[in-house]
Amino acid sequence: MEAFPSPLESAKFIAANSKDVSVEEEGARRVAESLFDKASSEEFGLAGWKSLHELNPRDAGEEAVGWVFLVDTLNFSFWSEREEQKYLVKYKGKTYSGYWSLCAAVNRALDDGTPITSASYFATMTLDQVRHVFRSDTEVPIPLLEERHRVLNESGTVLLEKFGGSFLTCVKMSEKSAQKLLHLVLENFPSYRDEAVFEKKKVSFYKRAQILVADTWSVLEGKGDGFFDDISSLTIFADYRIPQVLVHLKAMKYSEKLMKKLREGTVFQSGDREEVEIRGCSIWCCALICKHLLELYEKKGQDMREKINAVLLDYYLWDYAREHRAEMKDVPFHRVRCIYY
Ligand SMILES: Nc1nc2c(c(CN[C@H]3C=C[C@H](O)[C@@H]3O)cn2[C@@H]2O[C@H](COP(=O)(O)O)[C@@H](O)[C@H]2O)c(=O)[nH]1
Repeated sequence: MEAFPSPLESAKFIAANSKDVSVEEEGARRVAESLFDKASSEEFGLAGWKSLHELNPRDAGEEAVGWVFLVDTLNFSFWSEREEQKYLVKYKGKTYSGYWSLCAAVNRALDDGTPITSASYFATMTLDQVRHVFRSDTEVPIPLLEERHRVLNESGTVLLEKFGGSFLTCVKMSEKSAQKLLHLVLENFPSYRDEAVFEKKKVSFYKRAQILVADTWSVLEGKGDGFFDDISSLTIFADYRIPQVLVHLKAMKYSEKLMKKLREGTVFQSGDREEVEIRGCSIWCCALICKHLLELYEKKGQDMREKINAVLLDYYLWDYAREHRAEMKDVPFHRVRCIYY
């Protein structure tokens, strides 16, 4: 079996053999057409990572890269069993939910003088210290607290032992290749190995590893050590929001049987056939949307390969899902408790 299968190849194989999830070619084409004008706007571009999100770092130095590594090490499983009982974090007068509650808790700790982004700190954090840093402003604690403690200690220890405590050192070793950085992360940080077996084949999604490379590219503003010439080789990040928005936009479809399970709030296990099909088809569907978008621009004589890639499409769709929560309430998201997304 391949050491690290390609997420794009995996997605193609899963989509070709999927039973309960289908990629709707016509729907993908329509989504590409609807994004045509947006794709060349500011909000679709790399600068949006900072300008649209007040909790993301403003600067592009070693500290900011360390912030990205810490956050993406913990960037998983924020969904709550009951919508009205959620983990929430108040920060600078605003209340944050989901992924943004993680960022708010990290920034709250830094403001309190806790060096949470420093490897020598999180490598040896105790469970109680993790509980305190990520404390909730509701009765609902952050999901998977013990797992977060474990991955923090594990990742911090590796960062200290192999990269002098600095993720920027790891980035520099990738010599401006997104794929090399992806493989350095997979080889050294076990919690990022987001894989499954489908039809007896090892497949991969590498959601947190790929978003770590993407967020590193974004925080470095695509310049200097973050000037990845192969950034468009990354796929979208198979979380639990992108599938929801793709079904909402009719670019992807679930069987009635699967829809029923999702509506009942079934909790799947990481690696279950339905979960693998949802995640693999999402990656493949977005690869098609990117392809159609580039073709539409090509027909107009514009080569947009520098401006349109799966990373920017993902960021756009993820933000869209956040902003259209109400319209999307009839499309359930799939529930898995795991450290991968
Ligand atoms: N595919 C994809 N999944 C993403 C992100 C992000 C955060 N990135 C933002 C930060 C800077 C950029 O500008 C991005 O806007 C978090 N997640 C995943 O979503 C889920 C949380 O969802 P909710 O419960 O609604 O907050 C959870 O699985 C988390 O891992 C993304 O970008 N793409």
